[in-house]
Amino acid sequence: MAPTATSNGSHLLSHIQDVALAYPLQLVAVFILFRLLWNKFQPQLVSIPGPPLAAYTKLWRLYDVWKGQAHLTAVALHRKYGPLVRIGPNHVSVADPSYIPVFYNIKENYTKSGFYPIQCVSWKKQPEMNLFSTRDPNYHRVEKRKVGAAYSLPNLLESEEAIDSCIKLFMDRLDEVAGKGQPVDLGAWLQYFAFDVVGEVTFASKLGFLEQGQDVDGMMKAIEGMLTYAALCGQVPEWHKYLLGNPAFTWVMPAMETWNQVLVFTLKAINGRASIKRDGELISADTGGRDMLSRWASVKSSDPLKMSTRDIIVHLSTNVFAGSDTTAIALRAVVYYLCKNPHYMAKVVEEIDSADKQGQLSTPISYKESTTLLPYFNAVLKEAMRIHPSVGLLMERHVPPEGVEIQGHFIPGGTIVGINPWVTNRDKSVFPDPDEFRPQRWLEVSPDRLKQMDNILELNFGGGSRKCIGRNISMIEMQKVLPQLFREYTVELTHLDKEWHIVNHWFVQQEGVVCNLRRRRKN
Ligand code: HEM
Repeated sequence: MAPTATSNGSHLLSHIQDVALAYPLQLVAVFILFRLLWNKFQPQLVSIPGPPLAAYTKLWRLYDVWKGQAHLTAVALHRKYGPLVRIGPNHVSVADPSYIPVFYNIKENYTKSGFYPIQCVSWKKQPEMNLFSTRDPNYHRVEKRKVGAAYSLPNLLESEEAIDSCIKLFMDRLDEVAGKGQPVDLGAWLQYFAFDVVGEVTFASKLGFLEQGQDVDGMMKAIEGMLTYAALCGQVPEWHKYLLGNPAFTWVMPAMETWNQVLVFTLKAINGRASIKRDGELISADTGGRDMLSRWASVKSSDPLKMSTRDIIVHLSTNVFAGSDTTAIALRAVVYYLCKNPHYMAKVVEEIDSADKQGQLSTPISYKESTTLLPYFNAVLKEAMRIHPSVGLLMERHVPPEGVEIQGHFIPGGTIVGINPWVTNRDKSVFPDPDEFRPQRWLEVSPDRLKQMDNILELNFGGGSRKCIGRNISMIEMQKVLPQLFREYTVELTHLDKEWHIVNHWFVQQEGVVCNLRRRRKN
């Protein structure tokens, strides 16, 4: 009798089982090999150039990020391979700035990748997405509508006096430490300043960084740990559920629950101004101030459906996480590049002194004075942010289902694409001699070219509807504190010949901005 299809099938199955039992390791090896080849030879991505290993496995990127210099790798790869580089089985890095408004648009059809949601806090044992971490465009729209107004320039300028109080304290503290005649870790002090400014605009209180002259409650260290985790696990986000995303992991190693250190710190700052009941409900808060806690508590008390306690806590904690490192990086870049180029420092000081002599500057310098009277300083600020953007990895987005044509290549829906500002800010066709720090490039171009340069530089803050909501906070504080610093102090690197140390774990942190400070004028 001829064998039936069913008996053939069961024979084959039992044969495979036999082989699997006899050669388990070989079978796994075949499976891995098949997977690697499948990754590499995806028909629509195979023709995109890139480092040979990267197309086979995500581990290439994980290793690159782990080394902490992925921003330099990205620049080098695009110089070698051109505007499109395949940096992972499903990842394409794009250098062409004309795709900035395509990927980062206001429709949000290029949604954020799995890199982002692993960067959220948990509240009442639930992961809670904030504006930065959510991938859901609808949730993002709803949440942004609740809080967006508090970050507008006019509303923030109502807190200018609060920022002035931070500048005053910053200068007083520098007087104390510089008065000892010792070198000052100005890089650290700039971060203390940035933290206290976030405290003022968020909670109407300084967070104690300048006062104590140190990392309060280990917050800077905790954020550094979070960023390192995000940078590494973000390359393989599917591992998150086995790592910090797994509740069992943080029971075994509570010290690893770093995300929640930010939440605890936020609750402490809120409790200085408001009361939170045992069940976590915000019951009373001073609602008269211009800071975000007051503004949002006031909305909540008039209409609890518009703003919940959860909303307030989640959005306030995002400020603590996202607001200080990013700004401190830009502040350090200005100080470092000016110290390394004393002739540019002299021009900045000359501009400030000349405005000062004409009685045009308040103490501290106001935002309006800085933005209208100090064009050379503003060119320096832009140039420092161009040459050293605060974020240094790809800002990843999923291509929508219909796919996209880039530089003659069709990239299918679902592929992860993105642009790294380190790459576009060094585009030779827009910024000649891109590796050189040359502030005057912002002053000697036509209005059209300047607009193009400004648009590219803005990618430092992301783009479209997911653009940095805290941009204005940073710009106000940077435009005020830096000219005030150079007005009051002669700033020089203690070791002029030494390079700073840079590590890119999502944010491109620097160490080694240690300076000698000499007072130029009395307080
Ligand atoms: C120089 C300073 C800063 C830089 C360079 C910077 C950079 C960025 C970038 C690049 C993004 C978009 C990330 C992406 O799409 O992948 C972003 C988003 C964000 N930033 Fe900033 N940031 C800065 C300061 C701040 C400050 C001071 C705050 C708050 C106090 C803040 C809060 C946020 C939030 C909440 C988002 C998410 C916005 C959304 O998706 O709607 N940032 N930032």
